[in-house]
This record gives sequence, C-alpha cells and structure tokens, in this order.
Amino acid sequence: MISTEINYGDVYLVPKKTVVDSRKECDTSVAFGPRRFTMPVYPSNMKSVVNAASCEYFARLGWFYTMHRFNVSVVEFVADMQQKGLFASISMGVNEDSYQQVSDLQAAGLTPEYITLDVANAWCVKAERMIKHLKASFPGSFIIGGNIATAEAARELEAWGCDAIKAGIAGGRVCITKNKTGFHRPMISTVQDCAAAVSVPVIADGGIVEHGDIAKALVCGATMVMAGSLFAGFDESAGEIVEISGKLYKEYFGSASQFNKGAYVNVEGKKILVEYKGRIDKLLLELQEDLQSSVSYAGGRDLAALRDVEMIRVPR
Ligand SMILES: NC(=O)C1=CN([C@@H]2O[C@H](COP(=O)(O)OP(=O)(O)OC[C@H]3O[C@@H](n4cnc5c(N)ncnc54)[C@H](OP(=O)(O)O)[C@@H]3O)[C@@H](O)[C@H]2O)C=CC1
Ligand SMILES: Nc1nc2c(ncn2[C@@H]2O[C@H](COP(=O)(O)O)[C@@H](O)[C@H]2O)c(=O)[nH]1
Repeated sequence: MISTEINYGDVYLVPKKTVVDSRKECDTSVAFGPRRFTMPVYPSNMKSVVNAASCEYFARLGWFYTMHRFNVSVVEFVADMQQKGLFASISMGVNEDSYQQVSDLQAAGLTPEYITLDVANAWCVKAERMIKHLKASFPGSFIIGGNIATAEAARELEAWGCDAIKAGIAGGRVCITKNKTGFHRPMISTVQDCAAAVSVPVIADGGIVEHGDIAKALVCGATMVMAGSLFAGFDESAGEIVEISGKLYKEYFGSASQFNKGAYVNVEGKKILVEYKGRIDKLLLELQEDLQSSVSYAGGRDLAALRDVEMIRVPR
C-alpha cells in the first residue's frame, strides 16, 4: 500500500472572522522550555547559518537560537553567553567527542539552559544513549532530540526523556538524503503525526519556503519552527560572502555536505550560493508582521488561535 502525504505547498488555511482592530495587537510570542520567545521560529543549528555572534544577536532580540556543534568549544560558548546574562543553547552529537564535552561542561560547573541532540536520524540506539546521558548529566537543562519523522519515533524520544522533539527528515533545501537513500516524509504529514503522538513540544525542521509555511506548521501542531535557507544570505548569517560577476552571494551548505565534513564520506548535503540580502532585521520584522497577520486571519489574538484552523488541500 502506498500512502499519499503532503507538504506545506499542498495546503492552505481557511480564514475566520478577525477580532482585532490591528494586526499589531496579535501576540506572536511562545513559551518554550524555561523561557518565552518573541517568535516561534529560529535559525537552523548549521555552520553556514549560525555562529557565536548571530546566536548572541538572536538571544538579545528575545528570539530562540541553537549554536551548531561543529568545531565548537561548548565550554567557551556557554560561559561566554552566560557571562553576558544570556541563555546558552548548544548542540551535541552522539560520538565520543560529545561525551567529552559533557564532562568538560560539568568540570567547569556549567549547565546550558538548552541542549539539542543533533543527528540525521535520532531514532537510533546511539541517540537513546546520549539523550539519557544528557538527562542524567544536566537535569536542569531542556533537552531537544532530533531529528525524527514518525509518530512511533516521536513517542520513543519522549520516553527517553526528551523535553522537546525536532521533526523533519530530508526536507531541507540543501538536503540530498532523499536522493541518496530514498528516505523522506513531507512536512505537513510529519508534523501532524509527530505532534499528535506526544505531549512535549514539537519543532518542525526544514522545508520552509514561504513565510506562511510557519503558520501552517503551527496549525499542524508544531510549537516551534527551525529554518535554514530562510535565515541564510544575511550579514548576520554565518556563511562566507562570494562575489561572482559583480553580484554578491553567501554560502549555504548542509551539515552533512562534503564542505562541512571535510571529506566525501556519507555525504547527504550540498553547498549552494544564496543571494546576499544585507541586514537580517528587515526579515525578522516581516516574519513577525506576517505571523501577526496569520493570527488575525485565524480569528484570534495569539498563537493559540492557530491550533484551531481548518486546512484545505489544493491541487498543484
Ligand atoms: N534533518 C535531516 O534530514 C538531516 C540532517 N542532517 C544533519 O547532518 C549532520 C550530520 O548528521 P549525522 O550523520 O547523523 O551525524 P554524524 O555524522 O555526527 O553521525 C553521528 C554518528 O552516528 C552514526 N550514524 C549516522 N547515520 C547513521 C545511520 N544511518 N546508521 C547508523 N549509524 C549512523 C555515524 O557513524 P557513521 O558515519 O560511521 O555511519 C556517527 O558515528 C547533523 O547536523 C544532522 O542534523 C543530515 C542528514 C539528514
Ligand atoms: N539531509 C540533510 N539535511 C540537512 C543537512 N544539513 C542540515 N539539514 C537539515 O535541513 C534543515 C534546514 O532546511 P531548510 O529547508 O530550512 O534550509 C536543517 O535544520 C536540518 O534539519 C544536510 O547536510 N543534509
């Protein structure tokens, strides 16, 4: 039996009666773990998207962020953020170097507020070991596990102790996993299934093309949305600037790309150039305005309104 599954571009949201006098009245803030953030969307924990400076920028704005895990001294990063009075949100892998980083943080007496276990398929024994280790080592931290794409996987990660679960396999712009392995699930189906299966928050990761896709993810039950290409190409994005025939671009590459790995081994990501777009503040404002508008079309005053919106499928 072959089932039909759907992506953000396959659906739209049905408008309700607006109850606010201005879209500015609509509150886009979200409680996530021990804190509340300005918006339910944040940049991917990829080396071509975030760096220490952009993490600080987002934290100061009141947006959530997660630092990537590639050649990062987590002790230095966590100490630096916390010394500045900001929250620390880091990523970990499943191999020996990550266990060493856990020991280093403990030795330094540091507890990150948020830790993301970041592997391609977190529904695996190595991720289970690391999630349990993180929960035992940092009982005060908020542990996010990902990525997964099915209800069964989401339930297991919740049972292992994840405080939030990141869903989305092979839907990213620089992802080649679906081409190389055949595995992928479209995002609407992924988020609906995973969010319905667990009581912890679900983060919809990857595949955001239009700003309205963020509202669609929230309607499907996501609490947060992670996006890479949306936040790539700006001054505050981590990728390098490249000039071709007088036009400026920025690099955006996958975490499992040859470029990030430094070797052509188990490559499941690629590097692309995205148009250089200058400062990111205009994008952040527009994202907030668009989501405020979504809330008004949903007939509410805050993000809770998006929990009760009809979604229709449109032929493409
Ligand atoms: N969201 C997505 O769809 C995807 C995201 N990514 C991103 O790319 C980065 C690299 O991911 P990942 O390869 O997991 O991390 P790592 O390269 O750090 O691999 C983690 C460990 O798990 C092992 N491993 C990885 N995949 C498998 C597998 N399919 N079966 C058995 N063991 C496996 C690896 O061993 P070995 O290499 O020897 O197999 C390695 O020891 C991450 O940041 C991840 O988020 C990558 C692909 C898909
Ligand atoms: N299959 C791969 N997925 C990757 C890789 N690096 C990151 N990612 C995932 O993509 C999203 C971002 O997607 P976008 O559509 O918003 O650009 C990111 O958060 C990861 O989950 C990779 O090398 N291969």
